[in-house]
Amino acid sequence: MRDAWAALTAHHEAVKDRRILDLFDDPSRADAFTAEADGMRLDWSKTNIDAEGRRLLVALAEGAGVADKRAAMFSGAKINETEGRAVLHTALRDLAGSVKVDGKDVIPAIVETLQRMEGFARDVREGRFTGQGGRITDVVNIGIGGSDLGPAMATLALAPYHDGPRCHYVSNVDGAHIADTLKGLNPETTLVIVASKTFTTIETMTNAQTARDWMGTAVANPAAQFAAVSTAADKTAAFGIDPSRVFGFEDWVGGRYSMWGPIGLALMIAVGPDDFRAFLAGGHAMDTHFQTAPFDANLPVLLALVGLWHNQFCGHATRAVLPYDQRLSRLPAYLQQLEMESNGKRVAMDGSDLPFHSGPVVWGEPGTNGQHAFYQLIHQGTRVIPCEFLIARQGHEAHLAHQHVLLVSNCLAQSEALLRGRSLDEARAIMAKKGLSGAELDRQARHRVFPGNRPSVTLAYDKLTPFVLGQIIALYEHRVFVEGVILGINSYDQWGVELGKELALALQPVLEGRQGTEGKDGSTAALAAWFRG
Ligand SMILES: O=P(O)(O)OC[C@H]1O[C@H](O)[C@H](O)[C@@H](O)[C@@H]1O
Repeated sequence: MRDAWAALTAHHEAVKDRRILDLFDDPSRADAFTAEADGMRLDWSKTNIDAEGRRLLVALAEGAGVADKRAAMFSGAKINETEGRAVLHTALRDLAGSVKVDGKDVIPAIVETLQRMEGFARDVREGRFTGQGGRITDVVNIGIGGSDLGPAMATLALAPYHDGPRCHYVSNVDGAHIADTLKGLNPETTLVIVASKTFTTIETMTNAQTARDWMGTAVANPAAQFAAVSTAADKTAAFGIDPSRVFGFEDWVGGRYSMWGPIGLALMIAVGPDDFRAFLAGGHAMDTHFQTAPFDANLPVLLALVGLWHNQFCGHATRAVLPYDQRLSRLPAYLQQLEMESNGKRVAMDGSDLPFHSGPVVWGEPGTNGQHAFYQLIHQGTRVIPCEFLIARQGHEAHLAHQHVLLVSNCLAQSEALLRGRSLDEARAIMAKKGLSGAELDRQARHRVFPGNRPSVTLAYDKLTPFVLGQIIALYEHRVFVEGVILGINSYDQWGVELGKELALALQPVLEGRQGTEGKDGSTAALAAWFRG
């Protein structure tokens, strides 16, 4: 592993000044650096990775034991060592499989819960489960982090399949979020789902209480219009939610990996059980590909290796996720949790300091919107930002096919522009045509130079169906896994979120004036005093 790392560092040093465009002198470049899995295509040819780089990166993955760790994860071994837990979100979509944790096959319980969810979702969608004022018109999912971002992102992504009641997602403890959401809803026909793995998260429990109070002003039995999704059955009972509307899961499903199970209930009610199963099938297809394809044709492995190449070897600290798919507008936010909470660590699994940087900053917005906002910096700023484009061959709006052509041409044009750039000579020729000359021509031309040679990958698929969405999400999950294994970190804990939570709890009595600011730093004390007025 150390040898592979050193070899890659040397290789990067040797090729770093080369133009990526020159690699296309080889006419087989695009084919050789495109991989495919069940109709999903990953073009990673617009990177500065050549055949030797690919060989070394694959050797890095092999040396890091990715294959063994992958087998361990899928088999139910407790690879989340700091929490002593298995990592088995893949079991949620392996409905015909068999996976044991502590000697017990977990699949039968997964299938049973899925069927209960389906029964409930059908009852809501078909009007057998009603509110106290009639058929359910609106579902409000209260959850945060992994109990919000996945289903919220997917509900938007699958809008063309949404034929159930309206779905709303409330996450922020800022009262504005729940107030704005509930405004205009009828409590008599609203179902509230409290989604929390732990059922202790302060934002979720506070919003759940607010929703119950709101409902209590209009209906005799507010708890009857609540459902819960959690690993903590005792706490859902204490909140007063009938066990028939509680859908449980196990601690081996991490919050940010949980949308495939009960946390996906609101999504299932929105699109229906059949489309939810198609989503699971897409995820499972990617699992099978990940487990069986050779590393140099394995989408999650390749995406991870490209990520490591850019972050750890080229030193690019961020990566932009740019879906040319308006319905994936929440994908970057979803991936921020998936990737940054998983791989934003500073110590290795054994507690030693990491000798290199961990995961990159992930950010992005859908195209073409981003083009009119931050692409300026991507094209001409001084930092290089590797870009990840996502594009469907087909939209759902057949009557707007001409708009889809525009969308695709913009997506392809951006990666082309990043690759190719525009030289000073080309810029000078443009300025000369406009009639400029001398020093003014030079000055104006320099502003119009694009350095190019900026790397990107393109993930291309036929159409954003439930199956394809499942493939995309599972692809990114496994990418995180592979990067984490190679970095030697635990991708499945999140201790970094704890300190802020503890300090917020301690500050509450200070802000309420029940406690003084002793022991606080000067800035925090002054801000607390400002708040108290
Ligand atoms: O589902 P919950 O237990 O309410 O947790 C919600 C979220 O909060 C935590 O702080 C974690 O950082 C997230 O990983 C988690 O998804």
